[in-house]
Amino acid sequence: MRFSLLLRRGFEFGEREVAHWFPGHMARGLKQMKAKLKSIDCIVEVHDARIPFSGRNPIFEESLGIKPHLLILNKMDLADLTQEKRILTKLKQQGIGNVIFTDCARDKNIKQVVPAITKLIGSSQRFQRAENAETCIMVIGVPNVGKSSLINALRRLHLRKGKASRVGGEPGITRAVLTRIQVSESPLLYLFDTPGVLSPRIESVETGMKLALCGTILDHLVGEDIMANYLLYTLNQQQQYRYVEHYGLEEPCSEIDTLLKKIALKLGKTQKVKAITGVGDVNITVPNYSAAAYDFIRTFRCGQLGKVMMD
Ligand SMILES: Nc1nc2c(ncn2[C@@H]2O[C@H](COP(=O)(O)OP(=O)(O)OP(=O)(O)O)[C@@H](O)[C@H]2O)c(=O)[nH]1
Repeated sequence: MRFSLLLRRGFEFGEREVAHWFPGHMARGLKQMKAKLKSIDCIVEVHDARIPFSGRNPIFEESLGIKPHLLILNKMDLADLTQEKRILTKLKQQGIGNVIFTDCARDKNIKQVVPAITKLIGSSQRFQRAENAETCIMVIGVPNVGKSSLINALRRLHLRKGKASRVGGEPGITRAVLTRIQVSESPLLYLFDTPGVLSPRIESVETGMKLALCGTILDHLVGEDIMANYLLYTLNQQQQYRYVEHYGLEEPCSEIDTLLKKIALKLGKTQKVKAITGVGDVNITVPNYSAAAYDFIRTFRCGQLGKVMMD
């Protein structure tokens, strides 16, 4: 594709506050998890592969980090993994050596999970649980990263069983109190599903924006307009121009209003508004920017605008 695009130097976040981006039940989750820790042999942390470093909760490491730990970077189908080596090296430097990329929607790499858990537990001391034949794991992570989908994928694979955990497109679906679910017969493996929901760590507005684009924070709390703007900025920075083809544009653009106007017109998302003029009121048709922003974000989340790596 040949074109001239003026890339933005940086992204202007304005005076945004990130403190209120989580529902209250998440703060309670950690307390319940800590109470269950005694009966857990291994912690399986699920996170979004597009943000391997952003948004994971550090309190988790401080409070639950004494147990063997496996990091599942899920939604690999949506992530640009050409930099996999860099990611693994950096995670290792942070002390995270056990990492598996998965796609729970298509059962990719799910086979590696139980053997990795067994190996991890085998090489660790099982403090109070040495006499127990069964293994208990806890699946944790920030909202909407695919914890329930992982549990269901494990059950499909090892038990040929259907869904035990509800899967949802919005963050915060899994709220029920701790449930014990069998995931494998041999080795005998159980897991605790909820309340493994942790509030993500948002150290900056930019991290918040990444988390929101990955569907971890409810859109309306952040604002779809700025999310769409940040998405365009990210896609352009990464030279990921699938949106041009998807929306039938002539070339990439760096201005969000220009893009949203084109999307709105393309999709027929317009609205009539009354304009007061010197000669009386007239109805004019204007692009529905919100509807266009919503479509842009949703299309990105389905993977139709290409794979990205936001960290
Ligand atoms: N593309 C893709 N989508 C996935 C994958 N895994 C899960 N999803 C989708 O991501 C959304 C969230 O999945 P859940 O399994 O409900 O996530 P969760 O972490 O249990 O969510 P909470 O209950 O909110 O904490 C759903 O729409 C799933 O279909 C994956 O590997 N790839």
